[in-house]
Amino acid sequence: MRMKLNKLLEGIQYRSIGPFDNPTIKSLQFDSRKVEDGALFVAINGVETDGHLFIDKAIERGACVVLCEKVDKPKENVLYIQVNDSAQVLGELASRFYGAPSQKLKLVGITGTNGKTTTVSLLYDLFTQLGYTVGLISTVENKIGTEVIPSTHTTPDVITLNQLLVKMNDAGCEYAFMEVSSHAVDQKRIAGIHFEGAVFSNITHDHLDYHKTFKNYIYAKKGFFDALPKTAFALTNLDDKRGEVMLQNTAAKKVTYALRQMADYKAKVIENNLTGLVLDLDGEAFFARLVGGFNAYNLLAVYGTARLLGADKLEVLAVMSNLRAPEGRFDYIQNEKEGIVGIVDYAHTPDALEKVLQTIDKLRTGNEQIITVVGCGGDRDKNKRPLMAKVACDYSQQTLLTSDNPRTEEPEAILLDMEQGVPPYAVRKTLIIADRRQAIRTACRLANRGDIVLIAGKGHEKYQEINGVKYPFDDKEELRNALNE
Ligand SMILES: CC(=O)N[C@H]1[C@@H](OP(=O)(O)OP(=O)(O)OC[C@H]2O[C@@H](n3ccc(=O)[nH]c3=O)[C@H](O)[C@@H]2O)O[C@H](CO)[C@@H](O)[C@@H]1O[C@H](C)C(=O)N[C@@H](C)C(=O)N[C@H](CCC(=O)O)C(=O)O
Ligand SMILES: Nc1ncnc2c1ncn2[C@@H]1O[C@H](COP(=O)(O)OP(=O)(O)OP(=O)(O)O)[C@@H](O)[C@H]1O
Ligand SMILES: N[C@H](CCC[C@H](N)C(=O)O)C(=O)O
Ligand SMILES: [Mg+2]
Repeated sequence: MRMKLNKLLEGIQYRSIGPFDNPTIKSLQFDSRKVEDGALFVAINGVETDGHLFIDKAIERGACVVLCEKVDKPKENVLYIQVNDSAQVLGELASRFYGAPSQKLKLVGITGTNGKTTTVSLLYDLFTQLGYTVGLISTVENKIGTEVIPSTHTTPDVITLNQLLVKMNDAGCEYAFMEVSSHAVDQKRIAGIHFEGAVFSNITHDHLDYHKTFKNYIYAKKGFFDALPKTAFALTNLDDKRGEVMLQNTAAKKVTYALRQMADYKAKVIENNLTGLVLDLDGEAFFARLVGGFNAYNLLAVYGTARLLGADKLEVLAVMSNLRAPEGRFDYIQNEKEGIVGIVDYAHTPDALEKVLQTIDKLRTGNEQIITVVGCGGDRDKNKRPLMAKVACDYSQQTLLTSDNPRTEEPEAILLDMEQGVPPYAVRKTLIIADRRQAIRTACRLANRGDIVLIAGKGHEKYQEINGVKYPFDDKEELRNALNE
């Protein structure tokens, strides 16, 4: 792919400094370390550092144009394109450079604290089984039809995103479903992307390390809806306190779903057990293999999206009935011999943990114990640590606080933060074991016939990240081994 600079900049407000000899741009790049000859380098002021500091490095590596917000000491013979918001402009240029791939398929984005991966992967499976070629962009994996591409972020940077969409176009994808994280909205990773629809699941405590206040976090998510075109639909969960706020300033068609009040798409939970959910969904009796009342919301979001995309009601319900949750979401292992149930779940927020523990609590029929193993990630929201510990203690007969991905933090320091949330009455039933493998083993040793062991926080992850190194670690495998010991 290549494009003349004047064509790339059509409609963009800018000031040029240096010789405008209209070069051919061979690539777009925002990381100086990856610049190749003929690239247009975009300097972005980031969270850790400022891309403007690496302009000279990018030029040394062959960048022929620099797009930036400020030009301190322009070099002779270098062309600088000065704009107000380089991340936003990068998004617009990326779309143009890659041939507007988001406009060549129907792309729906899901935002919300919890339920994004579940919803997009259900939508991917649903539309695939309805006979379409589908794309998926998610925390767990990206998919181009059936080809799997590992994912590094919940929402990739805008260049990677456009490249994935081009692959989807080439593979003949008619639909694509993607997660839109609040970081991505804030950092303009979706700038210039055309959405057919947007879905809001919920907003509860998370990521305050990044957004600082809950209000900023809400506004980041709302930014996704504010930018939608009027041809799009905006589907929101009315039962969430902030569901309506998301739609306030959108030009898109406003559509709602709810369990607890009137909405365009409505459902009622009739039964909720370990085999699944029985719902009244849009007036039809419906059985789903997904466990947990919170999944009724994910199913409603899937159903509403499918209907808004024009799929037939009964066909949708028939396929949805056979869908399963993605890996690491209420994944359970039954140890028949000992009669113990082990559950692995990606709950890594106070709300998700509470929803999963409420679900497990409802499944108890007698004196079974709930034994929870949980940790919190390092270099992430510290405020959620005591809250998660408290939720774990409130619902469990035994709690084992342990490490998640410590990243660059000391595991003991993270555990100290968590301990602040252990209520006085729960101190005696709480163990602190920093080694996650040992914590899982201990939990299984403590379990008696009928007990339920929950391993929360890492779900599908196949590693534990410690000081920049990802060591192989799989909760499900660890749990299976521990249960069989
Ligand atoms: C805090 C955060 O979100 N950071 C993301 C952000 O980095 P940044 O722009 O702030 O980068 P920076 O290090 O400050 O550098 C600023 C600029 O200088 C450039 N640079 C830097 C060094 C250099 O030598 N040369 C150079 O040109 C960088 O390329 C960048 O353009 O933009 C990068 C490119 O898109 C991301 O890879 C990076 O994700 C980091 C690795 C990360 O861990 N992000 C997590 C928190 C995240 O994004 N999570 C969300 C939500 C998860 C969920 O709830 O599901 C996600 O979407 O995954
Ligand atoms: N609608 C929901 N409401 C509350 N909790 C949910 C909901 N759906 C799933 N969960 C819980 O949240 C966990 C994470 O779910 P999921 O991976 O679908 O969310 P996500 O929004 O993609 O998370 P991430 O921000 O990490 O990408 C699940 O394992 C489950 O415990
Ligand atoms: N997408 C989430 C993942 C958290 C998963 C948990 N295992 C952790 O490492 O904190 C985040 O970036 O906050
Ligand atoms: Mg996700």
